[in-house]
Amino acid sequence: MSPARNARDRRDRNRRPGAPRRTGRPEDLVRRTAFDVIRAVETRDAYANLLLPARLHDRGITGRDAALATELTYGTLRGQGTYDAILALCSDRELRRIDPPLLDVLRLGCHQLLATRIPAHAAVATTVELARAVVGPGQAKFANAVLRKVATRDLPAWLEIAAPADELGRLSVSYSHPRWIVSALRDAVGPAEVEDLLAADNARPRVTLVARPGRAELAELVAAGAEPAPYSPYAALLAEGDPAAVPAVREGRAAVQDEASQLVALALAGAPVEGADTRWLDLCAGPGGKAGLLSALAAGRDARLLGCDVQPHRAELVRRAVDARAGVVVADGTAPAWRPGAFDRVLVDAPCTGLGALRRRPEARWRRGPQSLAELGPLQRRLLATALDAARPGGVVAYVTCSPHLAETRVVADDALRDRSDITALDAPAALAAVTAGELPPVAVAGTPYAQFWPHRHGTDAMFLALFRRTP
Ligand SMILES: C[S@@+](CC[C@H](N)C(=O)[O-])C[C@H]1O[C@@H](n2cnc3c(N)ncnc32)[C@H](O)[C@@H]1O
Repeated sequence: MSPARNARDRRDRNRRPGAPRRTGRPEDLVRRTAFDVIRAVETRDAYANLLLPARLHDRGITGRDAALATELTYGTLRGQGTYDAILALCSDRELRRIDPPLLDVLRLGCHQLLATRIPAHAAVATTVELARAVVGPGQAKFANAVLRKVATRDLPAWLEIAAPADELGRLSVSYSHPRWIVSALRDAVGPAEVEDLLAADNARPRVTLVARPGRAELAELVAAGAEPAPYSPYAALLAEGDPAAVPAVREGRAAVQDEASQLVALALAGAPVEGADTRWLDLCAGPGGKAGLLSALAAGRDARLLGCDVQPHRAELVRRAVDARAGVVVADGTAPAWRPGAFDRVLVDAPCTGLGALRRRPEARWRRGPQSLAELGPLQRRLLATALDAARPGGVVAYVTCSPHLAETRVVADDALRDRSDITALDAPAALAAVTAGELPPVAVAGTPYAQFWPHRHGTDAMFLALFRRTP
């Protein structure tokens, strides 16, 4: 054994387990940072999109190194299902018998080998080094053996071997989505488009900004390097860079907000109501994306938005997002303090599985199982019922989810229509067309009055919208 290796192994033995190795090579810190975030996502239920920027900042990682850390973190989390199927073929140990931190290191190695331009020898060497640092020299040998096998084929060749023959299994492994999600998405979008949808879920979305009306101009965002987005008159797309570098975003006059999220709020605000139109409610407002837009629109029309959220810290985020005239309360939306019929427009953006935002939250697909639908269903129905009660006769209610799953979209809306005689459904695609700047690709849910956005069709999150009017 070389003296250098001897000395390194001695250091390894003396080092506190888990402490970052300080080799002085920036790429080691980049990989270590990606690994730390991936571990935190798994062990602490952390959100990668919140934790990663904080770690990059703390560790002084910027520029190309920050871009690499982001690619490695998001790519590994996103590709986990594919990489596990490949690792299972390359390891003589069952995956469930591999130390979880080591398994994360191997996934990170797989991503570098199969989905980046990092040369194979560098990907293996740096990943083995990472394994040595986080799980010790013994395990590093195992990592080396596994990754050398992974390096013998490229991704398409591995998929030929690793993907099961049945269609659901093939899609699940090839596009790294759990089977139950593939099945649900296929039910919602149909077999002809499901593969495009799964591919779109794996593409990194551009950052979409909203210029809050009356507080910022679209032109300001364009001047800061964004380009106008195709559908929402208030949206601009940022090619790259930190949104916080845009002055209007820093000042809270603009914000990051998906375009479909903007459009469903605009459709609610644009639906015609007769008579008074001054009291608006956002029943599930945190963290305040739609409330920020609605309150700005309300202020321009002499109306006032009340934002409500059951979680105090999320209500606080709403407070920071809304116009000064808006009110914010911490309250359980299923047991409201306001009198029935108190509002002219009501939004219920219900808690849901979030299957419509897999592009932005790569880890979300591994976090929930199909049982979460059973937990969320009753809450979604109660919140929609409160929202409908809160609207006055003639008032409008939008039921929105960031999910296309039929059980939390169409079925919830259909149940409300079946159970109540005091509501009618409005034509949601027509309401969207009325507030859209450009030509919107089809959003209609066949045979229903509802609308569904899709990442592969619209380049947005998969947001669902049902619009109702209270009848006397
Ligand atoms: C999908 S998020 C809303 C997103 C928000 N409309 C936006 O655009 O930023 C759902 C929100 O509902 C809140 N929530 C969950 N149960 C609730 C309840 N019983 N009453 C009120 N809010 C609730 C959650 O805390 C969460 O902030």
